[in-house]
Amino acid sequence: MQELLSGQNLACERDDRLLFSKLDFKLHCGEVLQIAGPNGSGKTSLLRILAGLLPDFDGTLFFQGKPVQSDSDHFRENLLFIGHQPGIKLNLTPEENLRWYQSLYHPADTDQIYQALAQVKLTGFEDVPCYTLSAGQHRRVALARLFLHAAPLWILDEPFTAIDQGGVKEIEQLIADHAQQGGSVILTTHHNLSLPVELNVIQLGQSHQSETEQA
Ligand SMILES: Nc1ncnc2c1ncn2[C@@H]1O[C@H](COP(=O)(O)OP(=O)(O)OP(=O)(O)O)[C@@H](O)[C@H]1O
Repeated sequence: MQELLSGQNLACERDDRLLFSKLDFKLHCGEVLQIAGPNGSGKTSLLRILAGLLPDFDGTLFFQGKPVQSDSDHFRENLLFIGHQPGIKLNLTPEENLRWYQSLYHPADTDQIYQALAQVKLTGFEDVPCYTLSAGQHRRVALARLFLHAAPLWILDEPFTAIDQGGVKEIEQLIADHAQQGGSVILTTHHNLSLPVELNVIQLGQSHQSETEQA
């Protein structure tokens, strides 16, 4: 399988504390990679580095074999990042939030947005302000982006936060489907993943060194 994203000799220090160092990994098309570790071990920091959102690190990232900086626009177009916070505007409706998001990549399409909201079980909530929705529904609005931008690389920080059991199973299936169709997923979660595809793990928080292993 083709290599999608890799990191060489990655290291990150925050507040004079070394979170990880000498971190090497390779992510191929069709693979799922979990960043695991206790609270404060650097999972979100690493995800933000991988998504190009945290520039303060050492080491090199490669996308499709080329340094990410050599074509950062191409990298961003091929990436879908959903952060720890849902990243939605509470004064806007789910439809308006997704219309703004979709128009970053191509003209917004109301039918597609309604279908995406139906996929995350938000039919009937399309046009109410997001401040009237629950925490789990906020997360679902964020996750609806997965249906609106066909990026091969998904980077998801705690995608199951506030999601009910049925929703967790559906998101796991979505992740597995994406991998089986040749996409790749990097995620953090404190939830025990149950995926019908191979899961690789980077374990952080072990004497400042990190390793990739197979779950
Ligand atoms: N914006 C920031 N500025 C300075 N230090 C930060 C910032 N965000 C996080 N840190 C520090 O970096 C360390 C790692 O934080 P990070 O959020 O990456 O951990 P995590 O493994 O994702 O934790 P959790 O499981 O609690 O979400 C923490 O000690 C934290 O204090």
